[in-house]
Amino acid sequence: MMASTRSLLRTKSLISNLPRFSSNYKCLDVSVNNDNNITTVTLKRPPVNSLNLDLLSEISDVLTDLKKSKSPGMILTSSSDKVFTAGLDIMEMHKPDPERFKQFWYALQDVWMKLYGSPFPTAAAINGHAPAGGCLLAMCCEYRVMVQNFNIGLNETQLGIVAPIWFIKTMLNTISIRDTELALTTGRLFKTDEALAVGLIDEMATDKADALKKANAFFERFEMIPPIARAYTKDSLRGSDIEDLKKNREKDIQTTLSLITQPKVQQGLEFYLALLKNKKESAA
Ligand SMILES: CCCCCCCCCCC/C=C/C(=O)SCCNC(=O)CCNC(=O)[C@H](O)C(C)(C)COP(=O)(O)OP(=O)(O)OC[C@H]1O[C@@H](n2cnc3c(N)ncnc32)[C@H](O)[C@@H]1OP(=O)(O)O
Repeated sequence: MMASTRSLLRTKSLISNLPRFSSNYKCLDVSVNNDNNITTVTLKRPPVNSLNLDLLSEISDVLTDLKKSKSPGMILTSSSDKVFTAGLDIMEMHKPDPERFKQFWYALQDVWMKLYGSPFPTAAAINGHAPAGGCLLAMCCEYRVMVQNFNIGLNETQLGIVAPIWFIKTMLNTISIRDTELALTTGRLFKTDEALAVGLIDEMATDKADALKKANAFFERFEMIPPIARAYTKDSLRGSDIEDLKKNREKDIQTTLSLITQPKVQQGLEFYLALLKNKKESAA
């Protein structure tokens, strides 16, 4: 195809598919890059972008909008200069109200299914720490660029909890079985350079601007690839994991609720919360 025809087709598809985003997001900034029509979704829930029901619901909504508008791609990043996201909001798991917890877990499942299974390409510009649920969101994306000197990993065992099977499958889709087992059983948080060495991230960046530049460059790889062929291929690789959760969704919610409310697990969470608070006090 001639370059001029390609650019005309691209411009036409940009005009007809311009995504329309709700301006009502409280915990997200959503912007579309005029040069390539890639949407950047910025997590904005200070202080640490912990994933509570509100934030998860907004992420779920934006993913629906992007799919409907046939977006050519999305970058996920953070407004904080040191935390991508601190993972699930521990307050949603500490002494939870059962009905609220079910909604929270359902929203998390929704986000995972939509992000891991999105037909459009996705990249994470990880500009801060990404423990547990933060690592999960990053691994759901197809490409990860991470700013140096931060931590990423599924550290759930450090909190006395267990990463659900669909978290584990997401890591298995990213790094080797051996590295996944070692990382999960020890609750390992990888420094940026260690994450690169093991393949948990794809590129390192010096700062957020560099991470966004590299993440944007990732989408150039798809300029000559028909989106339908891309989407089917991704579905062939990831679809069965998503089907497994769809089939077991209710059971997953019930099991998680009954495990999280066990007194030993609650004690573990309390202890971990106290450690987080003490860290601040001893630093002051
Ligand atoms: C056999 C048992 C089976 C149990 C099965 C249950 C299955 C459930 C599975 C659940 C899977 C869970 C996934 C998760 O994501 S759990 C969350 C894990 N997250 C973490 O471990 C990160 C904790 N946070 C940190 O390490 C640091 O905060 C961080 C490095 C991210 C940033 O450090 P910084 O110094 O910048 O900030 P502070 O530590 O001072 O934090 C600022 C305030 O934010 C609060 N905070 C931090 N993280 C969280 C969080 N995840 N949820 C809620 N609140 C959080 C922190 O306490 C500070 O609050 P205050 O300002 O009030 O002191």
